[in-house]
Amino acid sequence: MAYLNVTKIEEALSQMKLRFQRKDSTVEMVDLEASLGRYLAKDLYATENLPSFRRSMVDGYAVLASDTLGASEQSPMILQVVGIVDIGCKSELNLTTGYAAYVPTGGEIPVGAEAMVMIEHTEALGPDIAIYYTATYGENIVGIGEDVQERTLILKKGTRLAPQHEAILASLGYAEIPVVKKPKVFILSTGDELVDVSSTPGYGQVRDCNSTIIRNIVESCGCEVVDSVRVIDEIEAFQKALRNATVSADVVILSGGSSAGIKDMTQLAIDSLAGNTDSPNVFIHGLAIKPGKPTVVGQIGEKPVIGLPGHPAACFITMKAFVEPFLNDFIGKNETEIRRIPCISGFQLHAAGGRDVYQLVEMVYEEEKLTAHILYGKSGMVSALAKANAYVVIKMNQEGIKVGDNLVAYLL
Ligand SMILES: Nc1nc2c(c(=O)[nH]1)N[C@H]1C(S)=C(S)[C@@H](COP(=O)(O)OP(=O)(O)OC[C@H]3O[C@@H](n4cnc5c(N)ncnc54)[C@H](O)[C@@H]3O)O[C@H]1N2
Ligand code: MOO
Repeated sequence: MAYLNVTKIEEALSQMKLRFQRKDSTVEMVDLEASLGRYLAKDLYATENLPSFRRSMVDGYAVLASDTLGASEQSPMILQVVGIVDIGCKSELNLTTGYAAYVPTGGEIPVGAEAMVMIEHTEALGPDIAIYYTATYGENIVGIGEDVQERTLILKKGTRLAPQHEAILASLGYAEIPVVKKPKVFILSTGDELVDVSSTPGYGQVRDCNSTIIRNIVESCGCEVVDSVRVIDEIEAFQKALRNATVSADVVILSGGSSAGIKDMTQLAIDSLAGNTDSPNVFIHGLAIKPGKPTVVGQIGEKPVIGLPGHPAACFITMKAFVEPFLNDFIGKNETEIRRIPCISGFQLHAAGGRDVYQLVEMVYEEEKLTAHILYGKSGMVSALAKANAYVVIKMNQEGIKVGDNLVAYLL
């Protein structure tokens, strides 16, 4: 059988990267409010200094630092108040030795002032102010461009915009953001036995749960599901659905029919459609991962078509191990997210000859360390998935893992 000739996951991903590259036309402008979760299509630079004026961090008095030298609770310095700075207005004051000016938090520091003394370290004495604190040069003042310097890089292309990124964009006036257009994904679930989630299955039938798995992971990668359709195991229906999917989407993801059974026709259907070259559309049938071995990978026209195994846990793992990294590359993700964390093995497991094992685990914080507990379950079962919060990988060239080994867990 062709698919016994398995391809390593790293090799499969690099083949995908070479074949499927998105073009620059995949950029669109969206309002700042709509940009959360989207990927930046360009490096963004500061168009101005932040702050644009010398700004006070506290409510208090602007002073010359040298005028407060030696001031304390026991021995205040007396300065004359020359005026008040209004928030949101330019300060017209010019501070010289012996004088202080009231400045609210966020107000402009008068020319000549060197530090801000908080109001609770002062006492009003008619036109004067008693200062009970020795201030240092620059204390409680943010200088021009001290936060963000004009023309510096603020966010890199490929950053997935999260709440913590949006403040700098808003502060710099980025009301519209150039983001990568969401790749369109078409989901095709194959199998005569599949029924809708809302249906009661007849004898031998099962509810289609893979479409839900695929949709959720696709959307969590910042892509858009354009349609999700179920197809019966019949070649004409399969071809028609596949043709339609490749017209309306950038990426097609199928589940089921990847293996070698009489009705497993994913490879046949993909290869039967007109391709770009004389070589078959399917360029990989079989990934060196467990579960997920029967995975089919092909190209119809310019479009990637990925056929995942029907067993739900295998479908899930293949989405995480193969499709998610592919979609991240396809969208141009700049990897900064920390999804890997060290943990201790709470189980023993042998490696699988010639395949990397992707093992679902439940990580628990025990005795001040994270321990990964194995979740047993055959790949057609969904119960292990429901308990899992991570997976670990046992590479094919490893011997296996023992209780107490240091592992790296990939968070789900
Ligand atoms: N002779 C062999 N048989 C199988 C092999 C093999 O190497 N030789 N590999 C096994 C492995 S491993 C897997 S994984 C499956 C892959 O099967 P297919 O991709 O061909 O999928 P189906 O046969 O269509 O379905 C398998 C199983 O999964 C259920 N299923 C399918 N789609 C869904 C869905 N959308 N939601 C829920 N459940 C689904 C289906 O009812 C079957 O029970 O092949 C093994 N066989
Ligand atoms: O590889 Mo199957 O994908 O083990 O369940």
